[in-house]
Parts: sequence; C-alpha cells; structure tokens
Amino acid sequence: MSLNCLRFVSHSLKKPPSFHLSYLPSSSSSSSSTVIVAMSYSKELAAAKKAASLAARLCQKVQKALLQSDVQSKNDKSPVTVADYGSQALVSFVLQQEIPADFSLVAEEDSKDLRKDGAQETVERITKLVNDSITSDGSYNVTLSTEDVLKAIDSGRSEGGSQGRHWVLDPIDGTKGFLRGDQYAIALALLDGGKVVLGVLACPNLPLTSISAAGQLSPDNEVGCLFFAEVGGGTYMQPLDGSSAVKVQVTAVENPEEASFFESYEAAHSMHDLSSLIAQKLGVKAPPVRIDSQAKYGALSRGDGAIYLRFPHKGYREKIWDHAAGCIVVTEAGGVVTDAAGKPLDFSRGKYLDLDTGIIVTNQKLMPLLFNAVRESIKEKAASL
Ligand SMILES: Nc1ncnc2c1ncn2[C@@H]1O[C@H](COP(=O)(O)O)[C@@H](OP(=O)(O)O)[C@H]1O
Ligand SMILES: [Mg+2]
Ligand SMILES: [Mg+2]
Ligand SMILES: [Mg+2]
Repeated sequence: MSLNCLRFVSHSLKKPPSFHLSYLPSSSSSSSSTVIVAMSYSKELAAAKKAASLAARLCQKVQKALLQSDVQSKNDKSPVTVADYGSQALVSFVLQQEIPADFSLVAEEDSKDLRKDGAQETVERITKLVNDSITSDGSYNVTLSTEDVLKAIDSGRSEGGSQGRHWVLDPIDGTKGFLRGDQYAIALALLDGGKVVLGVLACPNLPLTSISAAGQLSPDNEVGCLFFAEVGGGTYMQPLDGSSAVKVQVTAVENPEEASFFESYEAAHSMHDLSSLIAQKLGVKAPPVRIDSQAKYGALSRGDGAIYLRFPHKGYREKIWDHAAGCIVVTEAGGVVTDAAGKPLDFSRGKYLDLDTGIIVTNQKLMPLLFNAVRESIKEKAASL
C-alpha cells in the first residue's frame, strides 16, 4: 500500500502539536523506498494565533464603543465597517510580517468602497485603530500610512485554489451578531494544496464554559475563547487573554434524544423550519441554540452541543472563509463536517464552496442517523412545496 499520504503527529496530550511528518515516495519509480519530509505548520499556527488575537482585541474595542453609544449610532453601520476592515488589515499585516514568503490571502473584504470620495475619514479611523493595535502589541516598530492599510486590506484578493498555500480570512464572521453585541468570530485558516491544514477561531464573546441549551450565556461568565487546530494534531482552546490551552473534543453523545443543536441566529442565513424537521425526526428534545458566526463550530468542538445544521435559502453560495477555520476546528476535535449529500467540504475551488443544499456537522456516531434524517427531511420539504 502506498504511504505517500500517511501522516502522523508528534504531540503530547497537554501540549499543542509542533510538527507532523509526511511519507513521500523517494522517486517516481514503483520502488517501495520512502523519504520522510518534515511538514510543520507550527510557525504558521503561531502567526495565525497572534494575528487573530490582535484582531480580536481591535474588534472588542470597537464593539465596546458601539454598545456604549446611543441607539442612533447603533443603527449606523460604520463602526462595523471599521472593525471589519481594521481586523482584515491587521491580520494581513501580521501574517506578512511573520511569514513573508509567497504570501497569499483570500479574505472577505476589499478596499473598493474605502477608495471612494468621502471615505477618507473612515480610512483614517481604520488606520488609527490598526496602528493603536500594533503599538499596544509592541513587536513591530512601524506606523502604517492610510495607503499601507488599504494595501494590506487588498492583499486579501487572492482567489485561493488547489495549488500552493493560501490564508483564508473572515475578519469578522457574524457581523450581525457583532452589531447586536452578540457572538462573532475572527476566522483564519491556511490552505495547502486545497486542504485546510490549520485553523484559528477567535471568539471574543464566547463564554469559556459551556453554552449548551441548559446553561446558556450566563451574564457573569468569563468570555473570550481562542480555538486552534493543526491537521493531525487535535483541537485546543485557550482564553483569549493568553493563558494555557486545553485539548477539546466533540461530545460522545450517541443518543439523538440527548443531543442539542446549533443553528444561525439569523433565519435569513439558514432555514429554521428544515432544521426543526430534522431535529424532530431525530427525536432531539432540547431547543435549538441559535448563535451567530463560526463560534458554533468552536462550541461544538468542545462538546457544548452535538449538531450544527446550516441550510441556506436557494441560490446562496457559501464562501470558504465562512467555514474553513471552523471545519478543521471541529474535525480535529473528532467531529465530521459534510454537505447535505454527505460529501466533505471542498476548499480547493476558489472562493466558493460548491456544495449540495447545506452543511451538517456532528460527531462520528451520530452522523449516519443525522444524514438519514437530513435526506428524508429535504425530500419531505420539497414534496410539500
Ligand atoms: N442569505 C444567506 N444565507 C446564508 N449565509 C449568509 C447569507 N447572507 C450572509 N450569509 C453569511 O452568513 C455569515 C454569518 O453566519 P451565521 O449566520 O452563522 O452567523 C455571514 O458572514 P459575515 O458576517 O462574515 O458576513 C455571511 O457570509
Ligand atoms: Mg462570515
Ligand atoms: Mg465577515
Ligand atoms: Mg460579510
């Protein structure tokens, strides 16, 4: 049997992984000899954690100001825009400082609107935010100009694909949640050869303890989680303030009656009627936990719930930055992420995920039952239309 894609990891249970190895054929001949190629993403992972943590701090600052302001300016979308752009510029800057070689970034935002007449003040606000973050970190002795910031944002224009390495960034995932003062995430992943090889999810408002249906969002709960995963190395969570990381695992629940599920807060993002039909078929008793952003993947990776269902309305095309980091965080914690046809998500085709109907996430034990319930429910829903 060919060993060309056999990978294994060196890590202890407590410590995040530092490297993994790939066995590759030593030549194109059919000889059984192999060479060991060290494949490490530890430097990239450290850079990604640093970038996402700094961006999380920037977003927290903006969200705090937004929530303290009066109702009128709450409805004003500009603070959100500032945080989205600021986060993207900062992550792009940090990654280019830390890993300058062959830099490629596929990210949600671009500077088109910021280059229009009348946007100068906004660009200056973003630039100040980014520079304040860089100064407070202290590791980079630079001050960015407004043009540097616009360029950093636009370096996220790569198309990704199946060749080489590409960073994938959602600078604020769950913008609607961010606006409401609820959940959002800074989601950063690395693709190598079209596969997600590492992912980091910074979730500034996610409690450090479970948000299962039983114990939802206690107001005095400590918040701010950083999830991170490297291929073959498991998933870890640490407080965003930097204290030590713990390994996390998806729930071991096998009985769907004991399972609870996550879905989007926004009904426009996922058909709640379809998920409730699926839950009913499975015999799920707990009500859905509705939260914004890829914080759902993070929460699922540590067993807060057992299932995540996402069924966009017809015509919506999912983007890779909405799932890349979340997907590896869950799979490395022992979970399974597929589309509604049971296929793994394919991140190698550029910005979009071309998938069948929706995304389903759960543990390995529940997946066959969930998959059947999904197929039946989709058929029933289609027949009733
Ligand atoms: N009609 C739609 N259907 C599905 N997803 C949508 C959507 N409109 C926007 N989204 C995506 O849903 C993401 C938020 O997901 P969730 O509902 O899990 O919080 C948004 O990310 P952004 O907030 O980064 O724009 C956006 O990409
Ligand atoms: Mg998003
Ligand atoms: Mg976003
Ligand atoms: Mg958006």
